[in-house]
Amino acid sequence: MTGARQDGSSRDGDSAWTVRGGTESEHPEALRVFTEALNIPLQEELRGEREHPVIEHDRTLLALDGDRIVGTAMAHSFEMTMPGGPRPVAGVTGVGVWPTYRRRGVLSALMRRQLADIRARGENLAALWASEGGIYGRFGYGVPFREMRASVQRVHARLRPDAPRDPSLTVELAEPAQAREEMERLHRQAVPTRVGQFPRGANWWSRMLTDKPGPEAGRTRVALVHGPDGPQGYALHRLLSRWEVGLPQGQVMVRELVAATPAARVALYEHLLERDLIAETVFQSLPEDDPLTALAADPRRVDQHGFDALWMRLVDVPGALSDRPYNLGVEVVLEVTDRFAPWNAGRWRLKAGTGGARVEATDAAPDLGLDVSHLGAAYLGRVALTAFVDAGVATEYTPGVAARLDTALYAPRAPFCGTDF
Ligand SMILES: CC(=O)SCCNC(=O)CCNC(=O)[C@H](O)C(C)(C)COP(=O)(O)OP(=O)(O)OC[C@H]1O[C@@H](n2cnc3c(N)ncnc32)[C@H](O)[C@@H]1OP(=O)(O)O
Repeated sequence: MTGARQDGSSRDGDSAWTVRGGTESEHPEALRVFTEALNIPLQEELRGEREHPVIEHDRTLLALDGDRIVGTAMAHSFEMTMPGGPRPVAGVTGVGVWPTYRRRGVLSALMRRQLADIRARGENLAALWASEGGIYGRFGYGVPFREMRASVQRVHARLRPDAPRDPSLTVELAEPAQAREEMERLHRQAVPTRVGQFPRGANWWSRMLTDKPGPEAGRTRVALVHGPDGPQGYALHRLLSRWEVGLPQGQVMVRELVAATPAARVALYEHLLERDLIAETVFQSLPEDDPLTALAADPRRVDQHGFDALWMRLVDVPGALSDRPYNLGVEVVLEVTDRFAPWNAGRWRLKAGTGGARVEATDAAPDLGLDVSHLGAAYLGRVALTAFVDAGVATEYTPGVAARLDTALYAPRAPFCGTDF
């Protein structure tokens, strides 16, 4: 158990680590610990934070050994599209433990404290991008969807003849600064259309559009689709030039593609796939059900690799489960285990229907026993609880109950985040 003290610090169970909130003046040292843990350059991070600050200092947690900072965990206050609409979500970030202190419970102490703080702020959900897949399951996070890296070789870069094409659309190239206002507008419009996205503030945009120094990093540019009523989509991308034995082997690296209509999307795809001197177009991150495959003349030639993007966690199980829509009526008693947020552990009766949901504590016999990380995975409606039952890590006491809950939670459109934080 975590014992809170009067100064706001806490000590984690039997461990020696004190965890307390950080201050702005401690931030450079916290960043030094974090960047050393991540093996990334401190100066670049400091410069980014100075020029386009996104850190909320009142959400920084420090783990201490005496006076020394040995671990960090931070969080952003996002308004993220969730099933049911925009919801407050803690965007966990900045997690690092000084390399000589690893595997001694520092992160465990930080996670316990952070979850309690998130709950105290009234946020039912937390999300993060994980540096490694083996870290966060034990802390109650699950993988609710995957994003796709898709690449298409130039020689196979053809869309179907019946792909929607609109001759009134034109594609123009622009510098990011010129196109920024239009990109911000189009992105704001796109945010509600897919679960997992959040509107970017000005500093998030500035960070995203700042080119990192590096020998191969081509300049970021924008392809903008113009229609009679103004821009209808954009693709943020870079061009990497390469030649091998006299043959052009360039790559188009697409960071983000946003289109307001199917025809605008097709115009962007065709522009990106058909650039001269290019051997390959790489879409670095697309939704799992992105239309690219449906539009490709030969879908097998779209080489796709899925990766886990956002991990989700129910910080408050009754709060989160009662604050989302359901496709059909379902009544189920869940027996939840949660090592790091003990207020979630126990039995919860979920009574949900198309008109709303209620969740209350109960002593009734459970229908389904599972870990809170399974609920995090299933919450966005794309990962089936049935799969965890099949795997033998969740227990179905009432036959068929997992499938019924899966149907109630199902979302037809794949979530997407697209903004790594
Ligand atoms: C949202 C983000 O910011 S993602 C960035 C995460 N940070 C990094 O990847 C930076 C490099 N790594 C680190 O700083 C540290 O190794 C951390 C933060 C991943 C782990 O910190 P530690 O203090 O070592 O974790 P802690 O000692 O509390 O470990 C708790 C448990 O997790 C396990 N664990 C910790 N890290 C990992 C890992 N990378 N892979 C698999 N298991 C892990 C431990 O073995 C331990 O298991 P146990 O409960 O069975 O004993």
